Amino acid sequence: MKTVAVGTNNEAKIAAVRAVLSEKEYRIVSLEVPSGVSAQPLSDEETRLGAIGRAKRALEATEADIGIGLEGGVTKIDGQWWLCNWGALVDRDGVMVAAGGARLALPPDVGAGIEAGRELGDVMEAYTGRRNVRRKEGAVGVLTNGRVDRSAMFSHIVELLAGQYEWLCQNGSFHV
Ligand SMILES: O=P(O)(O)OP(=O)(O)OP(=O)(O)OC[C@H]1O[C@@H](n2cnc3c(O)ncnc32)[C@H](O)[C@@H]1O
Repeated sequence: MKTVAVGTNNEAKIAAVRAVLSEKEYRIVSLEVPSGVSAQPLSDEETRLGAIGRAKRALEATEADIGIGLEGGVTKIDGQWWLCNWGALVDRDGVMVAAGGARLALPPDVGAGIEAGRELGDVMEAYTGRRNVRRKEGAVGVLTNGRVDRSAMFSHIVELLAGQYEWLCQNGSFHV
């Protein structure tokens, strides 16, 4: 059985990995690791790098076969802030796959909070009056009226990672 180390203590992210990788095939462990990027990534590039950093550090810090990193951030498109999310998977042979997830425009008030240098999680708490949005439904859950919560959104990214990894293992690898 392969062990997968997920570089986070965030329940929404861990639940996403558990939803996709069957416990019959994988032992899943989780641990807090630094992303290597700022607490609030402000671009797709930085968010993707954060996901890769978490995946690599989760692998380094454990005896796991596979490391997974999931990172949430924001990115500016045409003057407006959008939610963006990235994931990365690395193994001990140096194979790496990455995938981006859903994008949503943030309301102007939320964008103003980001512009003022605040973290999205804190801005969302103030915006909704709810606590721990980042560990529960996430900005995506709030803004989709509960239809797609943070865990479901990250599950899609984990499916993209697992599927690409399987394909590469069967067909030969390339490095992203
Ligand atoms: O415990 P970790 O894994 O660090 O989880 P996190 O939610 O604190 O950290 P991320 O790196 O995923 O997200 C970076 C920042 O953006 C915030 N964030 C990202 N996506 C969010 C979402 O969907 N809802 C609320 N906050 C979000 C989050 O609170 C952080 O301040």
